[in-house]
Amino acid sequence: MDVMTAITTRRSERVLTDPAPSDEEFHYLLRGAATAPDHGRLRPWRWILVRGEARAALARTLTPKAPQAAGKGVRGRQEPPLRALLVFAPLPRHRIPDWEQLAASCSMTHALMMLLHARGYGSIWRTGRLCTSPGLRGLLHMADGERLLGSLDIGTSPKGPRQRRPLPDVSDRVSVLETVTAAGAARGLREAVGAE
Ligand SMILES: Cc1cc2nc3c(=O)[nH]c(=O)nc-3n(C[C@H](O)[C@H](O)[C@H](O)COP(=O)(O)O)c2cc1C
Repeated sequence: MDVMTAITTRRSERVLTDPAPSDEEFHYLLRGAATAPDHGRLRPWRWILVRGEARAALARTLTPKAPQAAGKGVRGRQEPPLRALLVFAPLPRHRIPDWEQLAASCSMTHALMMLLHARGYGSIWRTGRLCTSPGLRGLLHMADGERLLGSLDIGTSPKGPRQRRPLPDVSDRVSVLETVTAAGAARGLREAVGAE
């Protein structure tokens, strides 16, 4: 599969069943994903893998009052076999600003989704209440300064990958800087310094 095909056939899969990658396979794929652009090679993130019964503990923490059916999570949804929780752990007061560390973490996550897709697994990045629940911070023993960016839910789409609609035209999101003449550049400089 060429890279364009791989990228354009990946979908966020909302129904996920077994199989999901084993811990070993997840580690293997993460080694690949960790090669995503990362200014300073800081790897300011960590993953917490949640499977089996531990998924119920997660769901209970998120919705303590809701009755929980076996294998069901929030709003009675079927739990995916693997929930990989993404913890952003930026290095504080580092020369690489926080936003660049966040950008590196998101790049790594997209690379991981692509690698999962290439192996036939489906995934979806879920956020919402996961990211704001104080109870979950406690359950996961998150340190001050760490931030939960959500869950990458992983498994297999029972009907295969969902079809993608034709790709929208995004050319209006691109502009070209016109050639700057020497006179124009000088005028811009005068305006920038407030000269007459
Ligand atoms: C940071 C982030 C958070 C997301 N959170 C959710 C979510 O909470 N619930 C959800 O259904 N989808 C979530 N998604 C998935 C998007 O809804 C999905 O990528 C979008 O609808 C495009 O669909 P596609 O990935 O199949 O192209 C999230 C995606 C990203 C990047």
